[in-house]
This record gives sequence, structure tokens and C-alpha cells, in this order.
Amino acid sequence: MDINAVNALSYEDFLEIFGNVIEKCPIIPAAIWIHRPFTGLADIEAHISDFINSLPESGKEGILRCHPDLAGRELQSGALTRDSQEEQRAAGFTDLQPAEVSRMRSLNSEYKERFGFPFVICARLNTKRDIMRELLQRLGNDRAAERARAIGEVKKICALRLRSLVLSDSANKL
Ligand SMILES: NC(=O)NC1=NC(=O)NC1=O
Repeated sequence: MDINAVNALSYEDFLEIFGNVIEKCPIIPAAIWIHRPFTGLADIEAHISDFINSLPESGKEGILRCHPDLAGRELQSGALTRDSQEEQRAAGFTDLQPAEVSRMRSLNSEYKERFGFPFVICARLNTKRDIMRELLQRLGNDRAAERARAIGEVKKICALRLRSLVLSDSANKL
């Protein structure tokens, strides 16, 4: 789907397609729709980033809280969104050993205990080993630094989701 096709979408179709580029936060694409016509993928990303950056700390932490844990309850119960299921599978979280599952569960709860929001990382850009190492390392950050780091990861997840939505369609067109 090229950017002209994106710009021609009705609001409903735009939200249907782009509603989950930030996990379970349709308000963000709903808000940036007003900025069309977009000049390209980078323009959509920039408007999403500006919207997120404009939020107070509580809003940024709210976005983080909309993310499912990696290898968490939602994964175990099959309650993940399609995007998240695919990302967690790609990083190797769908076939963990029981010991790895409990390790992730205790690290995730230690992190949540410390920061008040879940550990978020772009799973597609990391292996499960990288992620466990990052989780341990980031536990040492202060809250403000960790909030900023996690929001940076949300933006990476969004960028990859946008690309797969827009480019995959054009790939079909080739
Ligand atoms: N807590 C998380 O980092 N969750 C996730 N990261 C991804 O890339 N997909 C997820 O579901």
C-alpha cells in the first residue's frame, strides 16, 4: 500500500489497518489521522512520536502498561494480539523451557515492582537471550531513564509494525 492509498483511506479504514501500531492504544493513530495527507511512512512515525512525546509522564507510563509481558500470562493463555504473538514468537518466547518461563515471570515482576510499568523491548530486534540480559541490565536504571528507554522501544515496535503493514502490501502488489 503506497502512501497515496494510506492518505485516501476513510478514518474507519485507517483505524482498522493502523489501530494497533502502538499496542492497544488506538487513540494514537486516531489522533494523528488529522495530519494527513502524510508525506510518507517517516511522516506517520514522526506524528506518532510527537504525540507520545507530548504526553505527561502518566500518559507515557499508560502506554507502557498497555503492553503484555514477554512470555507472560497473555502468551500462556493465547490472549496476545496477533502483532504481539508474532513478535514474541520471532524472539523465541513461544517455546521456552519451564525454567525460562519462571525466570521471565520473576524478572518481569521485579521490574514492574521497581518501576510501576512493565518491561518493554522491541522483541523483533532481539533474541530471548538479549532480552533477558537487557531486562537485568535495565533494572539498574532510574525511573525517568527507564521510562524514556521503554518509550524508545515502543517507537521501534511501532516502526516495524508500520513497515509490515505498508510494505508487505506493496510486496503483494509487485
Ligand atoms: N513487554 C514487551 O516488550 N512486549 C512486546 N514487545 C514486542 O515487541 N512485542 C510485545 O508484545
